[in-house]
This record gives sequence, C-alpha cells and structure tokens, in this order.
Amino acid sequence: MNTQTLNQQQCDACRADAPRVTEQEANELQQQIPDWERVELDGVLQLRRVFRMKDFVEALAFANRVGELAEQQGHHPALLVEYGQVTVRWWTHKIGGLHRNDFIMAARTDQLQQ
Ligand SMILES: C[C@H](O)[C@H](O)[C@H]1CNC2=NC(N)=NC(=O)C2=N1
Repeated sequence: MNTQTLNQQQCDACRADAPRVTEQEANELQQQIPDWERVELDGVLQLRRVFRMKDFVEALAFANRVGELAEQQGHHPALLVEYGQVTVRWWTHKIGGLHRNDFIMAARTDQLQQ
C-alpha cells in the first residue's frame, strides 16, 4: 500500500490489463481530491473538474500546464478550454474506466492551479 499522498505519486504506464478501481477504493481516493466529481459519460466512469480562470488566456495557459504534465506522465486528459474556465476529465482509455492513475493525475492537476 502506497502511503504517499496522491499528488506525490507517479502515474504507471497504462495497460489494457490494469485493474479498475473498485467503488470502495474510488470513494477513499476521492477524499484527497474533493473538488472532483465522478461522472459516467457514454458508459465510461471519469473524474471531472471545472477550473475557473480570469479569462481565455489564463485558461489556455492552465490547459498547457496540464498538457505538459500529461506528456511527462504518459497519461492524457480531455480538456475543454473556454473563456474563463477549463474543464478537465481524467479516465484510462485502455480500460474504459478509472484506474488509480486517474486519481493521481487529478491530484497533480490541482497543484497546477495558480
Ligand atoms: C502508449 C501510451 O502510454 C498509451 O497509449 C497511453 C497514452 N495516454 C493515455 N491516457 C489515458 N488517459 N489513458 C490511456 O489508456 C492512455 N494510454
């Protein structure tokens, strides 16, 4: 059991045989990322958060920081950039649902907010 907080952990490589988190694990992990909601879109469970920004330029800059983190970790989100906000969604494409990686990435995304 990894006792580091989620935002200190690295994302493992995504594999098609990686385990999805159970409902109980998801509930526990979510305590560390209270601003994220679990949503099901097209049958796929995801973590979603809307980050409020001052304007479009700040929203774009934040999205780029999330993009750099994603490239660094090899795990990629859906990003919707709008005037004054960015919607971030994390899930693991290979398993069509939530892996522990997604909770780590959500916690690390929280740290990128200015
Ligand atoms: C080879 C590479 O690691 C994989 O294709 C990665 C890339 N980024 C990814 N990101 C996400 N969110 N899920 C994946 O399954 C995934 N797979």
